[in-house]
Amino acid sequence: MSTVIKNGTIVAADRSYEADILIEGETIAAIGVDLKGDTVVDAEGAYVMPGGIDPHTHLEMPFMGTTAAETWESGTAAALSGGTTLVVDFVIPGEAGMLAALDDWEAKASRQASSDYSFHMCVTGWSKNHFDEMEKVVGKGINTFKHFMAYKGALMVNDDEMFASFQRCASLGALPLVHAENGDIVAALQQKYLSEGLTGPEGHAYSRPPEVEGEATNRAIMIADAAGTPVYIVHTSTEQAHEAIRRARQKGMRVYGEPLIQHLTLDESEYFNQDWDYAARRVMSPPFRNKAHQDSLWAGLSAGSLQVVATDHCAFTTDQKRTGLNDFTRIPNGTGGLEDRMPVLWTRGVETGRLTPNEFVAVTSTNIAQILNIYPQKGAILPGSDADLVVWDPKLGKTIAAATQKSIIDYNVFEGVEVRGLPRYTLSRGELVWQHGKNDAPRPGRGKHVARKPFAAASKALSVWKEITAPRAVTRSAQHMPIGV
Ligand SMILES: NC(=O)NCCC(=O)O
Ligand SMILES: [Zn+2]
Ligand SMILES: [Zn+2]
Repeated sequence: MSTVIKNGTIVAADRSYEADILIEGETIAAIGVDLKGDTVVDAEGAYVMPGGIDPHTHLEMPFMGTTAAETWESGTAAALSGGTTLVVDFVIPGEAGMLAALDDWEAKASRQASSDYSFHMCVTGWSKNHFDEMEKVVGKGINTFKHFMAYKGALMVNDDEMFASFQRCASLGALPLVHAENGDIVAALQQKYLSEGLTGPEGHAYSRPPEVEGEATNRAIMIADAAGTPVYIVHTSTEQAHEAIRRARQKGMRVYGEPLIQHLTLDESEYFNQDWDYAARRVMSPPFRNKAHQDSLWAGLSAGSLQVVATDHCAFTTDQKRTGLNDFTRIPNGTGGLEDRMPVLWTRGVETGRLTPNEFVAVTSTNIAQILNIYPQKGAILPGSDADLVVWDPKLGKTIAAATQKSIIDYNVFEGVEVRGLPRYTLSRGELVWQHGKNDAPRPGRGKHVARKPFAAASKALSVWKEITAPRAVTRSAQHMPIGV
């Protein structure tokens, strides 16, 4: 059974060109002119792009005394409807450790996912068991480990733990990821504002000023450098954090930065809304920032100092948010965006000229696949690549509304935003899984786990360089030593 996508313009990260795409089974068989297949997908007037990859989601994540309400079933269906064909979700180990948690995540995902999925593992403490388990986790196809510098008393790790874990990552060919906020300062500021009677959602933003993110980002980068590993900073939201990343990259360090679609387009004024529910629904860490920070993030994407746009989709219902009615520190942290990342980025990025269509593909798919070591299986339109493709129609539009979304959450932080540019069709491993106007049902159980091999090149390059430049004892002959001391 073959499919041919005809009459479209292929938009890859490096170029745009007109050609047909022939799909046989789950992969791309050929790219060329006048290709024939059993089924024809019409891409007239549309762009054909690699399916989006969201490198940062938390589906059904147990967090802050509750569980994120977006399920694997609803979340991955929402992703496909917005052109995202692969989600990479964070496994949070409990008492039973990393491998047991991975089994839990795999069970939930394999039963429910309509799209493909992959995992990052979180390191939330440090012991011989962590050290040992990390190798087994890498053996199961996970090459990224996330560290939280915030959430004191819960997920947070200290510098010594992070340094040990980063060294372990380096020796395993894995990439450390970091949630970079100074957790000690956040905890102190939270107590200060609460004690002053400032209990509303705006307190969340006040207790996480840009400097706490800038400081932690810089510290994480320095620790990574000392450990001899590249590092990936998740949800980069400020100029201070971006500056630290830029500076490090200029020095030759392999540091990656990931802005979220929320931080690029929504600002801190949301927390000052009169309606408590409205403001609380937007509580996430880091919080939304001002326009100057947004400009910095957009500039980073076009200049290449920031590489990736994600969502950090961690969606709680309004009822769940109300846990923090009298105490903003108890509002579950997280917002949604899986369904809207690509259309909002296209509208606010490409339609405004901030990004080219090729840059759009780079930051939503190709760069992510390269950084996560799954290129060109994912993130590419090449013979042999998985046929994860989006036929993107720049003329289709809609107004984002919770009432019509695929997500099961009772609100949408992008409510009322008018987008132009939507998937006409989404294909996942050759299968047509979304057609505009048809409201395709989820297909739980069709999504497959995407295993990711350890990194060879960057780790080897860094370890060779570290060895060449390692501190060495100076060998001194007797005649250069003090006598009689
Ligand atoms: N970002 C957020 O507020 N919630 C999800 C957990 C995290 O990534 O920090
Ligand atoms: Zn985080
Ligand atoms: Zn997150």
